[in-house]
Amino acid sequence: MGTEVSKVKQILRGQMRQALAELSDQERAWSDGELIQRFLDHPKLAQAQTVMLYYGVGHEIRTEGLIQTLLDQGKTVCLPKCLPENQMEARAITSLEDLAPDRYAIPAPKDTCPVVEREKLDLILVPGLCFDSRGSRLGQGGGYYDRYLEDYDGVTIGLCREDFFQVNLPREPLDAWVRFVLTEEGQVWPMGTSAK
Ligand SMILES: Nc1nc2c(c(=O)[nH]1)N(C=O)[C@@H](CNc1ccc(C(=O)N[C@@H](CCC(=O)O)C(=O)O)cc1)CN2
Ligand SMILES: Nc1ncnc2c1ncn2[C@@H]1O[C@H](COP(=O)(O)OP(=O)(O)OP(=O)(O)O)[C@@H](O)[C@H]1O
Repeated sequence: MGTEVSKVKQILRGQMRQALAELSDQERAWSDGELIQRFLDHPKLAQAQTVMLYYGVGHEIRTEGLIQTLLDQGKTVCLPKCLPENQMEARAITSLEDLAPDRYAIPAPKDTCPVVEREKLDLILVPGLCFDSRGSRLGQGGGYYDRYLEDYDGVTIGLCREDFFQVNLPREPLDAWVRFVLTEEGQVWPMGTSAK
């Protein structure tokens, strides 16, 4: 808090939000479709039975269709639920009707949905305003995912609109990495390697 890097991130966050807001509906719809298809085609998703997605709102990638598709495929689909002190947990849903707006107006699992331990999650789709070539991300500024992903051992994937992809985002020591970044054009991280 209050470090130079966190100030730079805050400014960058504002710029990214503004640029994302300026995208036309057509650009957004095209890019959402491509990104979701890349994710659906990803071999790590095929291997995963229990996945944590997020419910995209505002300038984020629309994930409602993706959530339904993975439910229809018989996967165990979890979404994040915010807890006090910027903590988060995963809860499994069986339909989009299991969701209700949380304190940020983001649809989140109702209290009747079962909590799924983090260690049971094969794959986490991580939200972010943008990602960089090393798999670093710029989130919404709550630090929820940084805390949640600390020491997480499974597969993490970020979807990033190509025009927002960064070479080197400013990083703080606690910032979480993702293993794979997918853009509309393909997988840009990890560059041609076969990271787990
Ligand atoms: N779709 C989605 N769900 C998600 C996340 C996400 O990024 N996307 N989260 C990922 O963490 C968690 C919610 N995190 C959030 C963190 C901050 C704000 C927020 O409104 N922030 C303030 C400014 C905060 C700041 O910059 O200091 C704002 O935007 O006005 C909203 C959600 C859990 N669910
Ligand atoms: N593991 C952690 N333990 C304690 N504090 C943390 C941890 N990770 C991040 N923080 C703190 O949380 C605050 C927000 O972090 P940051 O700006 O990286 O959020 P973000 O990754 O953009 O947000 P989000 O994950 O909610 O999308 C910072 O003050 C950071 O120091």
